[in-house]
Amino acid sequence: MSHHQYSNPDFNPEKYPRFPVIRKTDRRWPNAEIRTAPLWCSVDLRDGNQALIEPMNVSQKQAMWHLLVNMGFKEIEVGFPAASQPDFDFVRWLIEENRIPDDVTIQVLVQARNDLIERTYEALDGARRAVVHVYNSTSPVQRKKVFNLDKAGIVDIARQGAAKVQQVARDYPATDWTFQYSPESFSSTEVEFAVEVCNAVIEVWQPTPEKKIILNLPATVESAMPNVFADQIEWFCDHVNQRDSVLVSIHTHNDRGCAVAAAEMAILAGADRIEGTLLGNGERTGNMDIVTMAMNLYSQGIDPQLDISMADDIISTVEACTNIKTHPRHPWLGELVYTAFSGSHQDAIRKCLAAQTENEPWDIAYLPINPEDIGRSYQSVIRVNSQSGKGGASYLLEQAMGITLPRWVQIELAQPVQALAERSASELQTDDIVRLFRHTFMTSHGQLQLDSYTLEGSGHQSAVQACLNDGSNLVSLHGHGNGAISAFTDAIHRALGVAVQIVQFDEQSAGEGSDAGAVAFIQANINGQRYTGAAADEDTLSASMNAILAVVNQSLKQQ
Ligand SMILES: CC(=O)SCCNC(=O)CCNC(=O)[C@H](O)C(C)(C)COP(=O)(O)OP(=O)(O)OC[C@H]1O[C@@H](n2cnc3c(N)ncnc32)[C@H](O)[C@@H]1OP(=O)(O)O
Ligand SMILES: CC(C)C(=O)C(=O)O
Ligand SMILES: [Mg+2]
Repeated sequence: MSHHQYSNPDFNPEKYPRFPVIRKTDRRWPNAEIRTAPLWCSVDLRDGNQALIEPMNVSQKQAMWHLLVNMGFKEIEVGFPAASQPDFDFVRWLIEENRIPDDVTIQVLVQARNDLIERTYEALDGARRAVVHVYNSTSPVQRKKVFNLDKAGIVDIARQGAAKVQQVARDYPATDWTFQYSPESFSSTEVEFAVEVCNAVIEVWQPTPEKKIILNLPATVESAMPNVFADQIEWFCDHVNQRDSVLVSIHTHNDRGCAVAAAEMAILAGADRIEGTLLGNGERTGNMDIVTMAMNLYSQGIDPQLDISMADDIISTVEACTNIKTHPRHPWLGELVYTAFSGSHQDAIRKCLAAQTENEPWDIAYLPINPEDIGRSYQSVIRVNSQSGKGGASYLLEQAMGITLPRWVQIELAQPVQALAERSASELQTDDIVRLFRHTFMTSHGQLQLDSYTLEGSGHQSAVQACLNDGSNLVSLHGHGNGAISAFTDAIHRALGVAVQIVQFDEQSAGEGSDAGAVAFIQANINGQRYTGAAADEDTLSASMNAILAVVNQSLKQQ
């Protein structure tokens, strides 16, 4: 028997060479932990915008800006003003209309080209504070095929760009400038060379611990596992000059689906700052998603320094600005990410929620955070279809009616719910379940209901005088027994000839969401058949009597 080495006979292992790893012997980041939020910089209005089919118009940019400010971003890259008039005009609008809060700094991107740098400063004229972000690519493929330059030529572009940025800044002394440099495609660049280029920029800008520069290290195209990126960052931090005068910033893309993981590991490896976008819009597969990383921190008890509580506002604004829908399973914010349809998940969630007390740490199976923290209600947590079990329907019903279903009622409810879900082949809404519960277990109009009653005596000497109403006639009955309930079943037996043998009984005062004072549940045998009934009424005794009448009505209907 012959074995093919590859699953596809055309597979060519030489086509995509493996990414080189760094042979590190002093790796420290795997033992590090994240304990505080990094500095965040949103690049929605630049990297996010440049990747859209239709770049944002003025009002979309303004909506995105307001959202970012409201969420608490302190640094926002607002565009590439030398690239297009809309980008230029948006920066002018921010400055001239005084839209930048005191504690927010705008950032703009520019290539290391003199004319573009001059135009960039024109856009920023009058800003109180700004980050000027200059970049050039440093990877072997870009050196060779795009720039046709050797390493020295690339260092020269960076040095000249940095010098120009510094020189033109002097023409605008009223602004507090911060300089940022990105060796674009850092993660595909030899780390030694990335450090060499950055050291050349440091030499030009002469930062100090008091006046730091930002060195932004992008995974422009994510091409290796996040641990490899972390090694690159740790190596960079260990070897770059004047580390105490540099903020190391990270800018990851999501080509392999690990942009957030890479950014997190880069923080472990010594980085200070993260650039990314809301929900991960950006070139190709997107930029790293700041919302996900912030929620990862939040769910570990670390203040993310960003407000994610208005999740639905974030989603609707991002969608309106990008014309890209949010996947319903998007981490943390997607419409379905706190929803359990399946029975065993619902059962566990319901039990854990019932056991959770207010002041203890959140500990709910399948729910890493309380969805209410981001504005999601219980309806989004448990949804019922044919994959669901008794817990799901019970939970929705309990929330809607403000009651707690005894286990034996849950079991009885499960069967008609399952039948309805299978019949409809779709999701059941809470209203459907409430209607089904009422129809199956409660007395409906025209059936026997308690009109009035008097109870005499107590304990073994109880006697009940009751009047029933079937919608048109009144029926009087009386009976006695060793308690109010047995006196009432005795009265029913005498008047209607129905022998009710109670098997299960539960009464409770109704909670919030119910307009009745009490609810009662009965399971009874009548003529060898088992019936389950429920009723809500002003007090527990009348609720109990009506629950008994519910099973009586069911048996009469069957006759
Ligand atoms: C990874 C990133 O996201 S980087 C940001 C990318 N964003 C954008 O490009 C969006 C906005 N850009 C634009 O609108 C345009 O690129 C402009 C207006 C800025 C410039 O347009 P053009 O002048 O046509 O130049 P273009 O961007 O095509 O670049 C080509 C030239 O610039 C050079 N170049 C490209 N990037 C850089 C850089 N960062 N620094 C210096 N030179 C650069 C190229 O080598 C090429 O040179 P050549 O003409 O001698 O071959
Ligand atoms: C401009 C740089 C930082 C960039 O967007 C990238 O390399 O992805
Ligand atoms: Mg980018």
